[in-house]
Amino acid sequence: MKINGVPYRSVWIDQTDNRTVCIFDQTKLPFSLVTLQLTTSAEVAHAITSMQVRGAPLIGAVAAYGLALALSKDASDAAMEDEAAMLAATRPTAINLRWAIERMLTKLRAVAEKDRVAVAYDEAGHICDEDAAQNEAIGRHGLELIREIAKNKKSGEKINILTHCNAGWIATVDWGTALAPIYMAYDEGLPVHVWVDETRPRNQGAALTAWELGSHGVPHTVIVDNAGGHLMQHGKVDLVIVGTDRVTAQGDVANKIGTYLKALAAHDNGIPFWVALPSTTIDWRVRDGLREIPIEERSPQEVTTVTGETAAGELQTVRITPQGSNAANPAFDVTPARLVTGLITERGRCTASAEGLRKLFPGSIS
Ligand SMILES: CSC[C@@H](O)[C@@H](O)C(=O)COP(=O)(O)O
Repeated sequence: MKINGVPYRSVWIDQTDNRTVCIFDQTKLPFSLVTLQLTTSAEVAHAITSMQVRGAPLIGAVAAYGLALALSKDASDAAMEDEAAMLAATRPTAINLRWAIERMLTKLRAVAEKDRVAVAYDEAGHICDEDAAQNEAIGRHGLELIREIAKNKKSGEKINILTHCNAGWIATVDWGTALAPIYMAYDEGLPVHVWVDETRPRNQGAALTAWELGSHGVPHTVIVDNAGGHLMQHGKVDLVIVGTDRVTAQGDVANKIGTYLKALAAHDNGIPFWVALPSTTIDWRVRDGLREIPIEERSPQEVTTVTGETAAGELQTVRITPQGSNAANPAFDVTPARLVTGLITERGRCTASAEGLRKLFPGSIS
């Protein structure tokens, strides 16, 4: 996608040394666009845990490059396995992370030590290219859905889409998942308007989705997380599209905390609730999302504080709760398949069910 007319991806390799991994520091957005240069696997791990990079597909891609950086220091079998395990453990819920590391290891275990660095950069590059292509395809399939909704509207009438968290291009290598169809709809002149859930505690909606949509010119309105149900009751939402960190083989969906409540409200109001994902987000090994998907618990400090920019342009974190109050911070929840209207994948749309997934990805369910 473009920033001020210049095309960017969310991760790239520095052309001057063909080694350094470059990312945008997402903890600084929307206030400033800062590029970080990562030169060690420890820096990559820190970038993932501190959420300088985030979003399931992107952390997988960046971790893959992290392994390449690790191998450029020590390409032995033992170091490779240790570093891979270290990177895979940085965040527990997004399956793309484990998927990317396993794919790298499968490739690299078959390669002589001396060739590993080159092969690792190459494979990580393929992971990035494939992610960008898959998300573009998701965009095309999701666009059809938005066109169908547009057909039932009067000419020029707004199509109101609600989204939660950030599943845009900076959560992936390019395009995004939930936002890809919205970008394409906007680009072809459909009158889309996006309700952006702020997504406490880290405000990925208010900070990142709003920044992305605004940079592209897509009309949007930031709302507090609790407003969605009210808007749905009053006919102000036509469609919900969210991303996901892990979809089970029977179609349960783990996504940013609060997604489940939006799905319940959408269900109660008869509003379509779609989940956009590349197939790398499907965990074919698990079926029951509630019992089998590990939910990341993050620091209570993310709940007891908020961070924003002062009038002087400095980032400031302030406390918003009494000193003695406890806080809990589960970062994801699971929406059962029965509340999901359908899945938008790179191969097309399907129901959120083992049957639906099997039709699109024959042979994948064990
Ligand atoms: C295409 S990104 C899909 C998901 O990773 C996204 O919806 C999400 O929940 C991101 O959570 P985050 O904690 O910001 O990494």
